[in-house]
Amino acid sequence: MLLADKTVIITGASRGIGRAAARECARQGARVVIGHSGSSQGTEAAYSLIEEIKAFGGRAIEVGGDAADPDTGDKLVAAAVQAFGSVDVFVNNAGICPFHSFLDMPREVYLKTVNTNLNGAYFAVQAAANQMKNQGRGGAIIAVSSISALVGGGMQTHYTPTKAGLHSLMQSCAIALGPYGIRCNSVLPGTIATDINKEDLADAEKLAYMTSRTPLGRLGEPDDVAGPIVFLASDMARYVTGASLLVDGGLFVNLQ
Ligand SMILES: NC(=O)C1=CN([C@@H]2O[C@H](COP(=O)(O)OP(=O)(O)OC[C@H]3O[C@@H](n4cnc5c(N)ncnc54)[C@H](O)[C@@H]3O)[C@@H](O)[C@H]2O)C=CC1
Ligand SMILES: C[C@H](O)[C@@H]1OC(=O)[C@H](O)[C@@H]1O
Repeated sequence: MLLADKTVIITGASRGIGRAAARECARQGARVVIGHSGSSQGTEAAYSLIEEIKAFGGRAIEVGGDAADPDTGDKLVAAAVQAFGSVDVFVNNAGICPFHSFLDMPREVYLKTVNTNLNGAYFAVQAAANQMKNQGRGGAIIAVSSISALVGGGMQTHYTPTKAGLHSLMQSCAIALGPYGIRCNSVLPGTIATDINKEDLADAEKLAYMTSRTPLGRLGEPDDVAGPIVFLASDMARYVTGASLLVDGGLFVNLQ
């Protein structure tokens, strides 16, 4: 098992990519902290994931908290230490993408997106890194960034900068935290069918277009991203830091 004896915190783990990653980390032997929004839906989904994980002999707890709140990272770390005694891996995954045009972008939509995807993440990464530093045995931090860190989206002018920001945060943290043996990397998913894009991809033409642009011939599924996250979390990636891994079925390189 790739993550035996490691404690992994994953934000936004009640559904989608975070849920798949949490399940796979537990399958690989990790004790998992399921971060979720704290809504009744999120709490219910987190408990159902705990049951799934328990069913195959894994261990998990849930912690509710708004990813935009700078205190949520501290809360997640404290819960992990109380339940499992350590934090070895932190996966920053929670995010939103309310598609909207640029010229009339409401300030509150812009600010909510940046606070949820990037500002809260900064402080959560800081909280996890301080715990790992104090433990004195290194660790791994992974940001779920996006192919959108590298390319734009006309309806995502508030979103793509947050994903570029996370990508850049991992690069800078790789330098800041390397001396403590803490590795920092990002995964850059392409188009993965989840709730975040359900409405957008309900447009049959858009769905067909995105699928046709993907060399592997299909959109991604949350489980497609879980493996790369586990790899970067594991000691198999012990000399990998400051890196980013596209998980996009070839979408990015498909110019023509
Ligand atoms: N689905 C896709 O095509 C891609 C997704 N991503 C990123 O992957 C991450 C996960 O998204 P998906 O699984 O696709 O979507 P999703 O909508 O299924 O999952 C998002 C998760 O974030 C949580 N979340 C949202 N706002 C929150 C808040 N304020 N506080 C706490 N939790 C909050 C949700 O509860 C949910 O668990 C996001 O950061 C997204 O930007 C990146 C590239 C592509
Ligand atoms: C939500 C979008 O479908 C998705 O999010 C990303 O980060 C990808 O670039 C896609 O645009």
